[in-house]
Amino acid sequence: VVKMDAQIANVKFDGLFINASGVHCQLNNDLDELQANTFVAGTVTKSATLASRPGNPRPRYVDLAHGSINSMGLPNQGFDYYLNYALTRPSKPVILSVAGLSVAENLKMLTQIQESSFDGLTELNLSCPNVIGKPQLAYDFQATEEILTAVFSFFKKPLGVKLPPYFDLVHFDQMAAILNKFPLSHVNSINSIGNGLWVDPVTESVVIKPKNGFGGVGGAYILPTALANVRAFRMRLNPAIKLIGTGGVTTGADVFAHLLCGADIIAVGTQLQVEGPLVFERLTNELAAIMDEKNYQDIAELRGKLKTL
Ligand SMILES: O=C1NC(=O)NC(C(=O)O)N1
Repeated sequence: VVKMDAQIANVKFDGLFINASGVHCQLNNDLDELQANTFVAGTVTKSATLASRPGNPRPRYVDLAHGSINSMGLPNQGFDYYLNYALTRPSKPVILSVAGLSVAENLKMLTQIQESSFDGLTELNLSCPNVIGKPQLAYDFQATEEILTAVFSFFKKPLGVKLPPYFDLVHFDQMAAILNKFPLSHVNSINSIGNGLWVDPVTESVVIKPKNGFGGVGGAYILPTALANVRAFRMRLNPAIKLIGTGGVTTGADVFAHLLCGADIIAVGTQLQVEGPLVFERLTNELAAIMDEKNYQDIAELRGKLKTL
């Protein structure tokens, strides 16, 4: 049997897999079902805003041939709901995801976490592409440095950030230089590729209602971008900043690729949405088969060991 575990800050994960925030995590019973799954090591909550939100008009999520497109618009039960879940129910780690609609709202939620008895990981989502009129904050480097400076002036518990994909090596350099200034527990890379567009040739129309059809793309389409971002940040970030690799995982080989790029933990979004929680057993078995074939006993032997030519 292959040893698969990881640690982020003071939190031990007895396995590799978590859900991607937003998928199978909006309600208590969604989270409980993942918590009860042998092949799930931890759960991330739906990114919370202070007040509950209905989200964008439907249709707002569509499965595509090789992935998905979504403009959910941060539908969630409100911050208190997820803090209560994190404080009362988990047998496995719960990562609390927050995505305030303003800096002030983020600071307010993080202050409540700081003052609570929650001792797990918090993740600041700086990359939601679907709140109408709001930019993906992590594409504004100055604003990102400003909010992290404000946060770390009072937040002393483990904190990570959820990043959008970057597509320029200079942007990796600039973003990593900013992130390395802060005692982050982890970086979760990537969020969906923002503002894609899908056209249905039969109806000659877009397929989601919000934003005239523009939405975040997930699934197999985004694997090369996800691998590039995980690798680029692994090569640039302080080793103390761990990596959650998110994006494009549909098979054990994709998991193996994310691990070679440097991921400590693997998050599954679109494929979890499509296949349901059984996906985690399949990915575990497929990864174990690859590792057996290559005679690896422990993930630590291959993590981050991607070769170049
Ligand atoms: O950060 C997010 N990423 C997405 O792809 N969609 C959700 C959302 O729209 O709520 N948020």
